[in-house]
Amino acid sequence: MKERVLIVEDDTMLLEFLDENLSMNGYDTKAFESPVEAKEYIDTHDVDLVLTDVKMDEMTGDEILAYVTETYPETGVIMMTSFGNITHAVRALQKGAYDYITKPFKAKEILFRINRFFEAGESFHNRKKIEALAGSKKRDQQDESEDEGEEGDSDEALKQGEKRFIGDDPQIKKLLDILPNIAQSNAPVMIQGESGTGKEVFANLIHQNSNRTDENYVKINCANLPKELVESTLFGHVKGAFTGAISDKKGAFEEANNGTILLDEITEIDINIQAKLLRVLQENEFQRVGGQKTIECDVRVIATSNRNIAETIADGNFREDLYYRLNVFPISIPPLRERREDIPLLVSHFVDRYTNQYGLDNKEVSDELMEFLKNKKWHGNVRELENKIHRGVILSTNNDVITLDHIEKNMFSKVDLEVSGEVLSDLPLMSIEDMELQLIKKALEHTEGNQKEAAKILGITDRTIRNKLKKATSDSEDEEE
Ligand SMILES: Nc1ncnc2c1ncn2[C@@H]1O[C@H](COP(=O)(O)OP(=O)(O)OP(=O)(O)O)[C@@H](O)[C@H]1O
Repeated sequence: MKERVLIVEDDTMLLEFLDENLSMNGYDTKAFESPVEAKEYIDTHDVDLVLTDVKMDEMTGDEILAYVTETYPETGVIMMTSFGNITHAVRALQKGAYDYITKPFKAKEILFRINRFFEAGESFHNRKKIEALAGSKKRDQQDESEDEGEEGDSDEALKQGEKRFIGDDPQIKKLLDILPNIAQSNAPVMIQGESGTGKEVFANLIHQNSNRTDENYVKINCANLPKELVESTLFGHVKGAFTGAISDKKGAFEEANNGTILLDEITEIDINIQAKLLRVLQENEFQRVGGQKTIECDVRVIATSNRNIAETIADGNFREDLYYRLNVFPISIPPLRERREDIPLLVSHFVDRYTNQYGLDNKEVSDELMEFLKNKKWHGNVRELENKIHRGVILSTNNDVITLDHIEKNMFSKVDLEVSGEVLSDLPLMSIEDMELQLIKKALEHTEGNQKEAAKILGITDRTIRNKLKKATSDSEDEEE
């Protein structure tokens, strides 16, 4: 029987995209624009997994999550959150969501999460059981701490994570030594390092240790922003500046006034907008999109990048003058494979964090697993290590020791593919050619067989369509022989 996935999303385009993609990948899907109708459907049909948007008018994704986890604990929930709302996403996990994904996302990313849910199968239900048990323990602890006027332990754990930068490596120690000086200055900071090395954690520490800590801290992920929205997101707009600008709106720089702004993946900002950014850094002023008035601001800028900046400048995609302006405190965070001696420290930190989060007794890591972790390539850096330990804690349900088996059985059931440094785990077993063919067929269905129209939709030539169809037919004939 096919696995049943219900999708709730009020953006019709995204809803259709998910519906088609998931059914193409073998899931039995049901798609709803209206969360209320989705809820009615859940009450009358069996559903294995709910994929829900967070922000909807009739009912929020959080309400759906609460309803499903209460009423149908066997059903999993994956939340689709908007960018920059990581705290909300973590809360959703604590409230029983199986996973979350940040928009915008690629088909392979959502498929990876859905496949992982179904592969985890029993482990997910075990985790639910742990959480039910932990819930009472946690509530007891929370009651105690509330009596003492403290915050609940899950919030505390969250903050702890953000307040510490684990590492004993000489390069990390050096960074931590200069952190107070950097934090106390008002100068811009540029943090470089591969994805998952902890750039955002370090940026958070700078803000938290600065004298702006009680002011706003606005985080913008420049890579996730649609190109046409970058300028107005950063600088705001006036009513009528463009279609959809129905009222005046403040941008991130105004929101962050007197505080700090984090520009994650700064090299992704369009070169034309970089000039405006340079002006803010030099003169502390800017204009809203479509506006005449000059607005003054006092904002500390922290930027991050996981690209090779010299190459980006040489390619003409990043302004050299902006780079020098930002690079007052150049910080470079080493990849995990260059500081392997920190792995045991990080492992123990994450085991503590997640056993605490689920209210479990502490666990150890087997020697074999530790050896494996110490020798892995870690293209995903600390983030990848953290995810593996998080899963290990959950999947070693009744054990005091997390073993390689706990992690391997559930995490590496299919091969990890390493493509130009990126690890693509558990991809659906479909080749790119098959994927293309499915898309072509879909487009042809849509255009009732008109190849020219289908080619237009796909942005390829009709000749390419014909070639691909011809190749597919001859391949399948070869197979039959
Ligand atoms: N030194 C560290 N100590 C504790 N946790 C860390 C450390 N470095 C990274 N992490 C954890 O690893 C994860 C990834 O870190 P972070 O988001 O800061 O990486 P990043 O370099 O900003 O990644 P990206 O470039 O993909 O945005 C987070 O969950 C963070 O808590």
